Amino acid sequence: MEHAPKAIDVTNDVEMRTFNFFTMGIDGHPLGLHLDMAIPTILNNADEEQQKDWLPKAANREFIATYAQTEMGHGTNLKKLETTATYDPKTQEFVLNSPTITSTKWWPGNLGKSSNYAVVMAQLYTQGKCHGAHPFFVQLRDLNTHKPLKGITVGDIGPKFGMNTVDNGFLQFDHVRTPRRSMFMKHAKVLPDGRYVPPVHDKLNYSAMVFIRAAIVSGMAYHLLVTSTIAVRYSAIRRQGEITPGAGEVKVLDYQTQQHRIFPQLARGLAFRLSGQYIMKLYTQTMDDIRNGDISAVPDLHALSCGLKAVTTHHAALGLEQCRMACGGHGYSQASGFPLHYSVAVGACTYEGENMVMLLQTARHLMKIAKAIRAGQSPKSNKIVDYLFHKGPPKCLIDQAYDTNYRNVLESFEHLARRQTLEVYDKLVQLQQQGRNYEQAWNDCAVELCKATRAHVRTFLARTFVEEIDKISDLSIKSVLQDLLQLYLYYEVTECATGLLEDGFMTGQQHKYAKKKIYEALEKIRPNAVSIVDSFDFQDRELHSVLGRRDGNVYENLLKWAQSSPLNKTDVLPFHHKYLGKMMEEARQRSKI
Ligand SMILES: CCCCCCCCCC/C=C\C/C=C/C(=O)SCCNC(=O)CCNC(=O)[C@H](O)C(C)(C)COP(=O)(O)OP(=O)(O)OC[C@H]1O[C@@H](n2cnc3c(N)ncnc32)[C@H](O)[C@@H]1OP(=O)(O)O
Ligand SMILES: Cc1cc2nc3c(=O)[nH]c(=O)nc-3n(C[C@H](O)[C@H](O)[C@H](O)COP(=O)(O)OP(=O)(O)OC[C@H]3O[C@@H](n4cnc5c(N)ncnc54)[C@H](O)[C@@H]3O)c2cc1C
Repeated sequence: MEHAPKAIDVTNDVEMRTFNFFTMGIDGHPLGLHLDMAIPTILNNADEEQQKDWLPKAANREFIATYAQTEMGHGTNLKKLETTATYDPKTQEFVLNSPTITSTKWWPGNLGKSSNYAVVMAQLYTQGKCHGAHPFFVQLRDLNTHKPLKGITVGDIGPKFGMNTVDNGFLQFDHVRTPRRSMFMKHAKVLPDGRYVPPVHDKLNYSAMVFIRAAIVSGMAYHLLVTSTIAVRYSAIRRQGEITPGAGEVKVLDYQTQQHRIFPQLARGLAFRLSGQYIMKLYTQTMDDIRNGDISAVPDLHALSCGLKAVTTHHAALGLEQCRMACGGHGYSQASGFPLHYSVAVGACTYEGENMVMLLQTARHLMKIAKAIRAGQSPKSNKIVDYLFHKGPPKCLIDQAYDTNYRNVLESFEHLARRQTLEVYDKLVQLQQQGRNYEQAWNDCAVELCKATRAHVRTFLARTFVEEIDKISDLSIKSVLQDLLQLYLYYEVTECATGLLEDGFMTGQQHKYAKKKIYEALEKIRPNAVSIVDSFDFQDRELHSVLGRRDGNVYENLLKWAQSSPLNKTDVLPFHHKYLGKMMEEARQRSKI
């Protein structure tokens, strides 16, 4: 090819690759899973020899690989995946098989038509024993003809809620043989004679999922900032109705309700961006530690990535919908870009770990901490959870005259997370003392466990936002961002007010104070709103939106967009006379009778 693309940067510059991933093909592209699940799997799960063989080819795009884990019958419960990989010591090969219809791999992105390789998660059997789900690097299609290899049935799963430029696919194996060394062998191994060597931590095989969960946090920030940009810009040109009778129609952005709908999404987008940077640094550091034999940070990374992924995807889905609704009828048009952004972002509530399941994973971590607290143990030096061990003020102080660096607001979030965590732990213990087994007690506390995770993640997001804004030295930028921070914090206070009022920690008067601070922040943000979103410097092609155009020429371009529709290629559609025209003619004839 004349301008062959240079090899992908597969170093751990994950921050840039993540952002590229989420911006390159907003609704997905043929290399999406190759870039951000297959390559991280090779980086973190292939041994040196395998990396030498596979990584340069992957970086050079000599093949396209996807990540085939989910099956028609199982996505969440990996222990029950049915695809098998049975080791044959005679030939030193694994035999991959899909024993049931429900074992059909189902959903993997780019599997249907683009990929010729896949990371396949299969239950590993050797010497008659199952060792659980392990990843294998398997060729699916001939590199020249692109035809499926013998024993492989593969195709696209058909149209979906969105992301229909991604060929999510299905895959079945009929006793397909693959060399022993197609098993990723950095952590677990199967020796030529079939002996199984276990990994130092049995979840290291899951690192690619952890990467995407961490990346999704920035992905959600991206979606919220993009859609807030569209909504702010459109609201700044759309005039509808008067505030002062006779003074002329106002920009809808001048309505307080419009500001209350859009600006919190802007603030959350920033908060998620800052936490997204934190979690990606933690991921990179943890992967480096693992390479040096230190797995101590694995549980913290898992717990934080699960919680952040669940909370940010849920809030992004809600926030994108608010931005859409704030743009009236034109917000409902494909021309707005909202259907595209929403259908992609909301998928992240499901993929990479369904949100309820992710919240409960973080809750497992919190319950261990609650147990240590109840046992009187002292905190580990871990800023993410240390606050749970602290006492905190008995009453809310958010309306005190001076709240340096929002310490009183942060302590309110900490209070709620601490109370929720310890109360649900105590309930777990109580139910077991009443005779329920742990698993039943866990299920009977699951809703409250999820609330504990949300409160913990809210505390993390808020603290990170405060700390990062505090580091800014440019006072003019800092002042604008502090308005968004004020809005974010007091908006979150009102969002969790039930929990703060429930035990009398916060008073009704303080809740009113929080609302006052929200309205104050809305007023301060309004004059800077367009400049704030312009500063993100999104290109019009990224926004995919006539409403969000930087030049603000919405109406002319809306008409142009409509006129470009294939439906408008002719004034009278070919089928008109055959159906509607004929129907009306016959009706007129009948009415003459
Ligand atoms: C983003 C918007 C922009 C988009 C633009 C582009 C759009 C395209 C985007 C597409 C991107 C990606 C495509 C999607 C890919 C996928 O969906 S891949 C498949 C994802 N599937 C999952 O996430 C499965 C979810 N299930 C699980 O992860 C596990 O089953 C679960 C964690 C729920 C349970 O694990 P089990 O093995 O059953 O273990 P369990 O008994 O619960 O826990 C045991 C123990 O292990 C610890 N644990 C579990 N997982 C991990 C981990 N990953 N790392 C570290 N530790 C882990 C767990 O905490 C327990 O520890 P404990 O000490 O016993 O508590
Ligand atoms: C757009 C998109 C892209 C995807 N890309 C890929 C990919 O590239 N590779 C891949 O392998 N997979 C991919 N997936 C699959 C995705 O990972 C799974 O859909 C996801 O893990 C959920 O599994 P499931 O669909 O089987 O739902 P299930 O696990 O059947 O869960 C269904 C519902 O049951 C509830 N539930 C399930 N388990 C529990 C529990 N333990 N506790 C409480 N509630 C529970 C939840 O409400 C859940 O929504 C993709 C999915 C989508 C939508």
